[in-house]
Amino acid sequence: MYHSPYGDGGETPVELRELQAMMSAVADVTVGADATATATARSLKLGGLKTLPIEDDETAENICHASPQEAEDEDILHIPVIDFAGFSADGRDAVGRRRIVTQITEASKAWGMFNIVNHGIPQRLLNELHKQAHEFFALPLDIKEKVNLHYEGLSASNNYQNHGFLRKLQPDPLHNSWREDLAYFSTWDKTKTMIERVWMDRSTSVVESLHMYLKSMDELSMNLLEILAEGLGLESNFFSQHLSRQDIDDKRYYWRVNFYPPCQHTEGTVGMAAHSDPSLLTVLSQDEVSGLQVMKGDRWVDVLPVPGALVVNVGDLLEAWSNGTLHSAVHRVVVSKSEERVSWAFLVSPPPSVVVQAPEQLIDEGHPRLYKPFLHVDLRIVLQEEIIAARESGDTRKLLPKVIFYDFAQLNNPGRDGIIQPSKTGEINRM
Ligand SMILES: O=C(O)CCC(=O)C(=O)O
Ligand SMILES: [Fe+2]
Repeated sequence: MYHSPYGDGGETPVELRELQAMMSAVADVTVGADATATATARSLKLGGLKTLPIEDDETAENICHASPQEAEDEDILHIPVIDFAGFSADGRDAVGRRRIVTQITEASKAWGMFNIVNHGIPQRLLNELHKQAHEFFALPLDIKEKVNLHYEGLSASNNYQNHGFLRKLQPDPLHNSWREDLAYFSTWDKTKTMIERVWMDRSTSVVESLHMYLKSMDELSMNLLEILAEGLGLESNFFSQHLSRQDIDDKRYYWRVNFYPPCQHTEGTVGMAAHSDPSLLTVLSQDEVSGLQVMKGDRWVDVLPVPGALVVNVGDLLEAWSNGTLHSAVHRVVVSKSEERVSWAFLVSPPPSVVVQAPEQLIDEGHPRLYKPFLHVDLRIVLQEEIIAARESGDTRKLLPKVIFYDFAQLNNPGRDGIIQPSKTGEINRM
């Protein structure tokens, strides 16, 4: 079983296969871009790649392993901190809502990442989750691996994993990740079963806090998607309609808790290699230990912990869906010599059968269509395939999801026909 560090996939091979049958029902979406628009799109997109120089091996290598670039004192950059206090989902406080819509949209364009404070998720709950994460990662390996028992044969998600260092295995040269994580993509009943298996008679409080966490994150992320749709001038449910407001018990959530032990050999080591998230959005609760960095222009900027804040970042899907208006943040985690670090990531993704197609409102002469419409499931499949291929060939550049994403989604990519050609079942079986 292979796991990418990027929050990829989550669908099982079987589920993917089942989805192929559904695909034909939506396979009649056309691209609809002329050659001129295509050429412009390519140059725009390549322009946009300035922050992610994939052509140059050495630079790509630096993205993964360079130590953080120190900012000049007078020139320290910070991601925006946005106060959510005036937000009302029902539009009662129209002025407060407008301010938040503007600030979040601007931050998502400029940074693809921002902090929110006064988001309504109790600090007590977040503290409890962080404490439980530390307790989990302190458990003996064989107990932690009980997470995996039930899910043998699944792909990237639904597992506990360490990246080799715990067992003194050969370090994974592609990730060089100094990290353990527990990544889950599942329905609540399966999640609960997993918790009961691992925590046994101490599971009640974990079940409670995780249930509350998923519920709160679900609501918050729906609100964020509505805010962003509004900020883009779209119907507020443009994105959120694809993520139904059904009961938590019937939904599948993708969350990941990351644990970064202290690392003496920080040189050439990262906790999590540079990547963008292939989600719509990710909501992250980091603890008070720093380590997260986001790429702004050509430099890494520390995302320092802000008390009570949640970090939100735009993922690749939202970049494509917004025709490149919103920016999917490239980020990474550097390691600490002395402190343990924990983060909880909640990745928001639409169902696999959703077609990601930028709306006409975001396309005009100055802003031609940049991406082919594609099925979410196809991007997932391609990510898995490319990551496996990169691993086999030793080409670490391919591990950057944005690179894969551009390769997959850009309009004039000669290698792929967008959503029209779902991958073959045989290829899916390779996972
Ligand atoms: O640990 C962090 O701060 C970032 C984690 C992350 O980027 C992820 O889980 O995708
Ligand atoms: Fe991430």
